[in-house]
Amino acid sequence: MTPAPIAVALDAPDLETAARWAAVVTPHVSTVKVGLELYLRYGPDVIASVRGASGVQVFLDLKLHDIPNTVAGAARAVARLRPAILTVHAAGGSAMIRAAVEAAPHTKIAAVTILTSLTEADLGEIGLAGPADDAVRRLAALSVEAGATALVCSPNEVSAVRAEVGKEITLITPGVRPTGAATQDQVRVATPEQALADGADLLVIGRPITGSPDPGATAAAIAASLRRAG
Ligand SMILES: O=C(O)c1cc(=O)[nH]c(=O)n1[C@@H]1O[C@H](COP(=O)(O)O)[C@@H](O)[C@H]1O
Repeated sequence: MTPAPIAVALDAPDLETAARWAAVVTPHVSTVKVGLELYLRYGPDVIASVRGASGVQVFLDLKLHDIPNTVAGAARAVARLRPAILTVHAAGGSAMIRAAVEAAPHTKIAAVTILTSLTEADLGEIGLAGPADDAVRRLAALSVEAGATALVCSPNEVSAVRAEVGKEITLITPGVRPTGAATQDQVRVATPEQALADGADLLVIGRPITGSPDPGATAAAIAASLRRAG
């Protein structure tokens, strides 16, 4: 069976737990995501540990955000690990995004638009007053113009972003919660079925899978539900 278009966020406090989650979910999902918690604790070795024998696609979510020269150096430093996807913050601007794209030519650079944990009030506080949709579409357009081939946005904006950037760009949506699951610190959320129906290519799902009593079975159940919906 083809693995579901899900990136399981391996936000674990230790490498053993992350490698165990990766091993049990990889028959069911296309991708595992390594984020700041794991990478800052264990560094590059973490990639091989979670990739394991399955060779599952690894998404390295470092959300780089600095001046272009520094981001280029950081992207070059991790490009040798051959992650399938690497994140940068779109708010770093065009030159920064372009620097990442040029420094890691074999990795898909995904620009994070507006974090899924932010409300409209939060956006006002950081000087981006207005609907999240507007800021997300603006950042999506500039990121693609700068060479990003993937974008991260919430499922609530994914159809507007798809209309803005066309079908060649990979749209990645965190903020995904199966019906009835706790939203925790996520604000702009939707179900996996809705996110996919609205045009997402890859759903990032962490705690609803990794916090469940049986992460392998939960990943399999969500994957099956997506197949039924599709
Ligand atoms: O870039 C990301 O992956 C990301 C962007 C964003 O706007 N929101 C967001 O939640 N994420 C990541 O997606 C994952 C979501 O995890 P859960 O909330 O546990 O499903 C975390 O690893 C976040 O770091």
